[in-house]
Amino acid sequence: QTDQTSLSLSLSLSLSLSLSLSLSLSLSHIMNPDLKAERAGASFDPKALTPHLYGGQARLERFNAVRRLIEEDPVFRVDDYYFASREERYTRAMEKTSRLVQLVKQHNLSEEESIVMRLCIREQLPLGLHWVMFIPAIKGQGTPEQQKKWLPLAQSLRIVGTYAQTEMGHGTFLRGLETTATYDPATKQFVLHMSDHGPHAFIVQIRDLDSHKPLPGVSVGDIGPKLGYDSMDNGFLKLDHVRIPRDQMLMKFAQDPKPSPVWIHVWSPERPDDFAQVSESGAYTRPPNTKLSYGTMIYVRSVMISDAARHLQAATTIAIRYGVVRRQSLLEETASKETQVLDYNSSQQQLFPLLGWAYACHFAGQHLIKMYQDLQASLNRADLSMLEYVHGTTTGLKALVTTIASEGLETCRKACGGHGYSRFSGLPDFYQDYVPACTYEGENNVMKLQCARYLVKCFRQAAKGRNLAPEMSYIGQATKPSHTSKPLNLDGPDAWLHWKIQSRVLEAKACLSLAAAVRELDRQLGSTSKGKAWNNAAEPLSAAALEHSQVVMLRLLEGGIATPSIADTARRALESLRSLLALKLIQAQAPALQLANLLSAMDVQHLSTAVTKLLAVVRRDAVALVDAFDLSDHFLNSALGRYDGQVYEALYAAAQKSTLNATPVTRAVQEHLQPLMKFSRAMLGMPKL
Ligand SMILES: CCC/C=C/C(=O)SCCNC(=O)CCNC(=O)[C@H](O)C(C)(C)COP(=O)([O-])OP(=O)([O-])OC[C@H]1O[C@@H](n2cnc3c(N)ncnc32)[C@H](O)[C@@H]1OP(=O)([O-])[O-]
Ligand SMILES: Cc1cc2nc3c(=O)[nH]c(=O)nc-3n(C[C@H](O)[C@H](O)[C@H](O)COP(=O)(O)OP(=O)(O)OC[C@H]3O[C@@H](n4cnc5c(N)ncnc54)[C@H](O)[C@@H]3O)c2cc1C
Repeated sequence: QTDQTSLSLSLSLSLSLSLSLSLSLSLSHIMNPDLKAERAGASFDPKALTPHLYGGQARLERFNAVRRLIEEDPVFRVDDYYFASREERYTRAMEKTSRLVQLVKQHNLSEEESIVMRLCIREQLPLGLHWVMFIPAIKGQGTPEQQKKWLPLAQSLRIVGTYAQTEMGHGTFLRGLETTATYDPATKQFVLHMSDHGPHAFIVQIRDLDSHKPLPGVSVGDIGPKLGYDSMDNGFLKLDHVRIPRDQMLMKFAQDPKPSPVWIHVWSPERPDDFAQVSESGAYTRPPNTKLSYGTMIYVRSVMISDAARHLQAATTIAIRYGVVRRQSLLEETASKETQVLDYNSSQQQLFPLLGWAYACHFAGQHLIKMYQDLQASLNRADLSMLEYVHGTTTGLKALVTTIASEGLETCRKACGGHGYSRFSGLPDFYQDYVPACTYEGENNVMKLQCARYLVKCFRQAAKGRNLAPEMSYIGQATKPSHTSKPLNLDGPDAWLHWKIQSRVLEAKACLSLAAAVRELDRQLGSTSKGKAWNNAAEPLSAAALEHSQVVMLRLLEGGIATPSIADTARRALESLRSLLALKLIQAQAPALQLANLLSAMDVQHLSTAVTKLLAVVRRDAVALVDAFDLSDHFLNSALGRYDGQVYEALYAAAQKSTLNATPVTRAVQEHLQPLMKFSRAMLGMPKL
């Protein structure tokens, strides 16, 4: 972030504005009768599931208390959101950031509570990168001394930072980065302008602490308008022989195999708190794994799974609530009322699997954050054994869930028909701000191939009879000949409802894909170079990565549902949702599974019957399942997704705020259309109406 303007408190501005037309404020206090009936007819009480999703009753209450601080504070109002220019959005976002920090201090909130606060704000904050990448980079990549120096400065906002890695010419190919850091032993400084040692992280001051103006040699600015992210000043940065002290290279993982007295710090497993790097005399020491400097990206990819969950939760909440309020057409000519659009099979087929993904991403997100913490702990013990597994898993999941979430947001928008196209539905803005997740932190095609690289390695190890990590051991099946397989021959549709059957088939399909990808890769390797072979086999390799990632996600969903603290009624509803998601994934692969003799024609018929039954089961609880996410009207900022279902009133009230409605006749009409019409009438005569 270029952080172009200095922080300012515009409390007077915010207090003087009227709040009366916020989409989040109740317009009528009357619950839409259809929505009311859905809630009365659900098989479980969402209020019993919500605490489980928030980590228990005490944490939910804390979350709500923090949420109230945001939603009751006028600075965070959302009524101006859809009408603001880019500059106004950016300025308001900075105002919100500043107020957020004040509130954290005023209420003495913990780090976790301040993260919750950021989650409650319906805006991308310009300082987001400071919290999500700059601070984690110092924590993950800095030596203890560097952390001691920089973390307090960053955490207290005496300095704000960003993560400037991508260049105009290189984003994916990190080894191709052209910015260089040359160490000058005479001055004990790095000159940022060549280094042949691969990517490394440096802390570079780019602005003056007082004036906030760029320092000599630094050119910095905003990159201009984007598809979304209006509130963010994503920036460009040019460094022309900028000098920084030697200890501003983040050097936690550089290891000196032969410690020498001139090194300031020497890292070794026996002395894990000491680190070596570029010595004062300029000698360079390689880290034990050159990819350790990519750790911040692993961290962000892990947290992105929870971000996908929140976006899918928001989108499905809007589309499902609207789907029961909106009535359109007659399913049967004799019907007394038009059909609720959520009763159309096509709506259910699209929306309910997305609801399943919203839950899957929720549970997977919690798991991945824990996985990253375990990785950090093992790296701190100089144990690199988890790195490959975590990289392989996070790249695949990042590619899978960001694709599902961004496509899902668009599906939800379309499921809301014409009103979904209105920004007041909330969906266009969620989409615009979410979709770059398919690109940042590793473009998804590239991430799938990284995951495939790991899978092929696992496959080759399994083929040699070596043991794999328990989570990967199912891949052993992929190395066995498939012509011996027998179809499932299930005895009826209900047999499809068992998790064991679902996971067995999903794993079998992922193994089929991986085996096919390896066959194609080996065929290519027989006739061309390694690089070209991987390139030519990209499609089956990517498919294998996605199917493996689906297996991982479904397992994590099942693991989340199986937690004892969930009430039985809610668990049953979630199990049906998981079954529906798993069966829809299997159904999409049914021809390949039949061809491989894993499913019989009757198995496929039973599968279809089971899906139809499950759609009806999930339909009953669809509203309760989205209510359980407990997303506030303030956060959704959606005329269609309101808790009370008063969608038409909200749409109408919001439209009144359009600047084009400020006068009965717009300036554009007065200045351009009226003279044109006047001229036509003068030439052709006044029409008789
Ligand atoms: C809020 C968000 C805002 C946005 C912020 C941003 O976008 S910030 C910008 C975000 N930018 C991006 O996300 C950029 C995306 N690009 C990248 O992450 C990397 O450059 C790359 C992974 C695409 C290739 O890297 P490369 O050409 O250097 O490597 P290679 O392909 O030659 O593989 C060599 C070996 O290394 C392994 N390995 C690779 N990475 C890791 C890792 N992290 N850990 C462990 N291992 C890793 C790999 O598996 C392979 O192992 P094998 O098979 O030899 O045993
Ligand atoms: C909103 C947003 C915020 C961002 N924030 C930051 C930030 O804070 N800090 C930062 O450093 N960066 C940031 N980025 C940059 C982002 O990380 C890169 O855009 C991303 O890593 C992709 O790199 P690229 O743009 O060079 O795409 P390219 O690599 O040029 O990709 C173009 C196409 O080539 C394909 N391709 C490239 N290499 C391969 C390959 N090896 N195999 C197969 N296909 C390939 C890709 O699939 C893609 O289709 C941000 C990007 C966005 C959109």
